[in-house]
Amino acid sequence: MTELKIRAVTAGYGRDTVLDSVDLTVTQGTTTAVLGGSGSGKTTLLRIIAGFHRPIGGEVSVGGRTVAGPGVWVPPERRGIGYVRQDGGLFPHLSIAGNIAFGLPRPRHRHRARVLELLDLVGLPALMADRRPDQLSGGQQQRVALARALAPRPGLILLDEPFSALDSGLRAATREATARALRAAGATAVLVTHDQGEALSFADEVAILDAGRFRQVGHPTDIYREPVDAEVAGFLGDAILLDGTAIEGTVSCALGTLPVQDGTPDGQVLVMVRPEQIALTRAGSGHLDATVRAVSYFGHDAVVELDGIGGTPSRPVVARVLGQHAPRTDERVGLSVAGPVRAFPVGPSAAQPPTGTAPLTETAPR
Ligand SMILES: Nc1ncnc2c1ncn2[C@@H]1O[C@H](COP(=O)(O)OP(=O)(O)OP(=O)(O)O)[C@@H](O)[C@H]1O
Repeated sequence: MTELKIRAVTAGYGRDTVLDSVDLTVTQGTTTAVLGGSGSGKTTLLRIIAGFHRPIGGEVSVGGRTVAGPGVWVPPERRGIGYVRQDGGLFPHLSIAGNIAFGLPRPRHRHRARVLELLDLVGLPALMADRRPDQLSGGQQQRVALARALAPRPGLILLDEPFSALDSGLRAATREATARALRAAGATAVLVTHDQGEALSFADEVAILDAGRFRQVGHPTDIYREPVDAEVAGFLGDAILLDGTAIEGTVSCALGTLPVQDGTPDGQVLVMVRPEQIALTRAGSGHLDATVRAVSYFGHDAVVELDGIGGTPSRPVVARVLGQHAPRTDERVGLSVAGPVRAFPVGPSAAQPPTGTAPLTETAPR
């Protein structure tokens, strides 16, 4: 399998620029998830890599070979790239075996062993080889689509929101089976998704695409814990944002005085706390007390809305706790924050100033 390199790629439709000089490297044998909202250009990026859309400028290389660039254009069928679409796109008139062997040299019936090997790789039983796509569940069809893309041993696999049409249980199982199959095949892959949990759990690296540019690229834990700014923090999960003042390794805010991440300059900051950094205990035993205003119980965890923090009126803050530790509405509880917290400088000296009118709390969809 091969390395993907994208350098200064600009692309659009008519006069509209969708990608503005983007760079991305996907190391051989790893998976990168491109995370972005609707219309951010995720599919356009995949279409450029696959050769279905021509960029205005820049260069794409796969395994050291330039496939798009100044004076160079390799057609899709000669790029050695596999593509898995959102709907799987299986051929309804072919058997599962026929679908998987579709991209292999003829005669296709010679490829039985490879078909069985691929069914095993994606976690499907051999007896499915002779079924038709409409005799499989949606998740099984997506696994067949992956097997078909892997069959010719492509240098690179592109996955365009392949789990989004599946219900949540099937989505998790299909995602895990896909990640396992890609690892077993040693595949280099790019997944595009608008689902932050999917991006963080599936990929070796996450690249956040917004308004035609990559805002941050990094290991999932690094970008979750150390987003470059408040907006990126919100892309990756729920984030509580509080005005604060940083002084010598601590920050004072509505949640008290907290240790702050190394490298935070002294001065006015926007403090970011993830809801799961807040621990709830008996009233009087935490750092501060707070009142429970609402509890959303999900079984495995619960989202708890708190106010009256430190005994003073305050706007609500959201904590996420284990379901078994969910408090009751109107209960007074103790509250502690597991630090260090992240803080973004604000004001004229900030390298990347967040807005001065940032809300006290900001939550991204669960
Ligand atoms: N064939 C096209 N002609 C004109 N504009 C297009 C075309 N395809 C996409 N666009 C526009 O380009 C922008 C980026 O589209 P793209 O499909 O790449 O986004 P996306 O991030 O994949 O979105 P989604 O998550 O909703 O699928 C959008 O504004 C879209 O309307």
